[in-house]
Amino acid sequence: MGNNEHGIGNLRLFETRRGKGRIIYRLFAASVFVGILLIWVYRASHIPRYGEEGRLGWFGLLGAELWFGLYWVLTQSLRWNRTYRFTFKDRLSQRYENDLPRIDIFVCTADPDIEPPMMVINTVLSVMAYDYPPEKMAVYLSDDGGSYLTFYALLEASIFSQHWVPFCKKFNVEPRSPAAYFSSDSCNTIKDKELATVKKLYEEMENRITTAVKLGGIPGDVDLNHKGFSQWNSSSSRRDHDTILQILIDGRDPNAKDIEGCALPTLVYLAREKRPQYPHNFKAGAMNALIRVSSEISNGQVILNVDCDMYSNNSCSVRDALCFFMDEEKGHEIAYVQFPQNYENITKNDVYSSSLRLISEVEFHGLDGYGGPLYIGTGCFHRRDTLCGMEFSKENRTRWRSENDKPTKESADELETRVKDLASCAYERNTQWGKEMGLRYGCPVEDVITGLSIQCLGWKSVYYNPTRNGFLGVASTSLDITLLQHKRWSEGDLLILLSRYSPAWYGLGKISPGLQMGYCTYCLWAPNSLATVFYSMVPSLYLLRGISLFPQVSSPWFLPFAYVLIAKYAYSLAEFLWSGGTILGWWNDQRIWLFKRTTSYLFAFVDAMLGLLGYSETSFIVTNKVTDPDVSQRYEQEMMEFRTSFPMFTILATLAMLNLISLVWVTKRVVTGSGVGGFDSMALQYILCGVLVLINLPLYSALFFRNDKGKMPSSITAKSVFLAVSICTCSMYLY
Ligand SMILES: O=c1ccn([C@@H]2O[C@H](COP(=O)(O)OP(=O)(O)O[C@H]3O[C@H](CO)[C@@H](O)[C@H](O)[C@H]3O)[C@@H](O)[C@H]2O)c(=O)[nH]1
Ligand SMILES: [Mn+2]
Repeated sequence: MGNNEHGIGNLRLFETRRGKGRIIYRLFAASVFVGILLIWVYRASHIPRYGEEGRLGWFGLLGAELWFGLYWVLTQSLRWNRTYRFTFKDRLSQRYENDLPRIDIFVCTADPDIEPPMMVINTVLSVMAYDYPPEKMAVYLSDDGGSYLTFYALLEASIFSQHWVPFCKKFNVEPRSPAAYFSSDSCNTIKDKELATVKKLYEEMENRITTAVKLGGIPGDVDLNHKGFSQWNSSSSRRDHDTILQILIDGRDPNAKDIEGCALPTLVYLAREKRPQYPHNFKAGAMNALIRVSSEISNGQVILNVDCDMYSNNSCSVRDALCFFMDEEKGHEIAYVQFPQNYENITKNDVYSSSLRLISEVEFHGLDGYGGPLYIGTGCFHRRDTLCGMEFSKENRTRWRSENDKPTKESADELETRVKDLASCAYERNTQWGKEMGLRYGCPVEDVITGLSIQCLGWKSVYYNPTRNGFLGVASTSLDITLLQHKRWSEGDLLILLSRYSPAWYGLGKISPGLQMGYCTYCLWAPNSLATVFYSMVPSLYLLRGISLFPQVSSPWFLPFAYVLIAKYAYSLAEFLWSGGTILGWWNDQRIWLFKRTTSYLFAFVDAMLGLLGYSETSFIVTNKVTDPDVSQRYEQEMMEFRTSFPMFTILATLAMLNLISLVWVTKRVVTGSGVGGFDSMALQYILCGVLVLINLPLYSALFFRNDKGKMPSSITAKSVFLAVSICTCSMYLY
């Protein structure tokens, strides 16, 4: 336990503990590394002579094993030095309750069809109800969808918040997203007529909003009275409209009170200007507009950023984050506090491995030991100054202010008109926005590159993973969406490695070597695909031809292979179980590991290369957060969803078929005694092929046995069978 406490009066606001069992882990890792070295030695010293069979495959395996070994070394940085943080919120209130800084909360949404307005306002309501002085909070909704339905929903939410916020505070409700709360069990513990009232109000609001969404227009005349609606005209469209800025609740207004007469947080709607001829830079552009607009309205010193599906699940998170920033000893070094991304809709065995369990329970704790986690876009508290590009300096300590330092006497209308310009397309021309200021442009993972550039300016970050999750989002519920999302991430991360901000070169001397390695594990996701595709294909094809690429079982060289594989996978299972997963969940995770590497990462790699050559542009495909009822039912039953003729599925199915053909063919020959060049020398290859078939089982059932709508489309079945048979035949007879 860190002994950081220097007696009463100077107690730290947070505590840092090192992970347990580090020595044992390091010894274990060293032994695995010895095994890896021996594998390399074996590969290098047993290369088939020129003209001998298998020479080409051998070189390929040498390359793949060098890659996997080196990559494994990189991943050690995520495990070597795990660090855990704990906060003391009572000390924070004792010392600073009256001087708490202002905080601005940014919620981003981009598309009312795949991010339903009801979901968006639930997130907004959850953050409005934080346990924090409301007069020091401002919530901003950035709507890149420029949708008046979303605006209408927010307007409704602003009215409902007058009931919801005091209700939450009175009954200490958790979580504070109304939808999540009303469907949780904790809701039944309050037997009060206030619950019934607020629930009824919520349902009425939900009804009005969903009807409006269904009709594609706002019903009745009631709210059309609001001046905000006048900003939409017949010529505005999602990609082409003027800035729409509405202060729905003005914290300065003495009449902006909840039903108990207490103040409400400021609430602002912003749809920044969009014009077809101006690149809008996706979420990064939206965030930068928000940073500027909010600086004139509330200018909170701390900024929390959440995606529209990530509601606050813990009303104390703001105070938790401030325990880091306001800590007298270390606080001045910390640029951002990142919470894990957790999800509310994860099934028991997590078929798509969308919980990112190892990342949040292991890897980010590892990064925290070396200077802090990546910024991952949501559930992250920033210092405003660092987001705007301020460099770290020891002398420069933030003076936390509890008042708005830019108080203005303007009316909300005047303020809106004046500030609107900050969200216009032309504003950023010839400025440092997107380069040295704000979130960085030109990268599909604007978050990671921005976090890295902040850390390179000398700042630290902190990973805070409390027992009660700080934020809960919506995990994707079908395979294509998962693979697409990972394509964006891995492509973006690779582009960072190759960019000016490369953690490998630019980061040299700016961030710790451990953190450089940590970043590289993510940046190298995409190139991982090459070694994986090779390994999951070539040994099986050689097996088919009866050519051995691995040591015989009776040879001593077999031992390092066996040790590394068993040790690595046994450890990975143990780690998964410690992190709260199930055995089947681990198995599913291995499958998704393979699927991502052979498709998402491969596509990402190719696209990144094409991009460098100037053939493709960065894009940001927003993740769909709506699920059809029948898809959702299969998701609950943990059945993989194929359904569409998604190009990545062809690769998955072809690889699966190829391994199945090899396995069946070879098994048949072994059984009929027609020999495959001595089983002793083929054992490892046979096992590898067998494991690949086992892990692909859900694919075979989707290809051939399933009858539901989630099965593989027959076009893909036909294509993949044809491809696999052709590849097998060619490799057997032609080469
Ligand atoms: O042009 C855009 C595109 C997206 N978004 C918002 O960005 C957020 C993230 O988009 P989503 O499609 O949900 O992507 P994810 O892959 O789930 O997001 C993760 O990865 C992204 C980077 O790839 C980060 O921006 C996110 O914060 C992080 O949660 C959502 O709230 C969107 O509404 C915008 O505001 N404008
Ligand atoms: Mn998302």
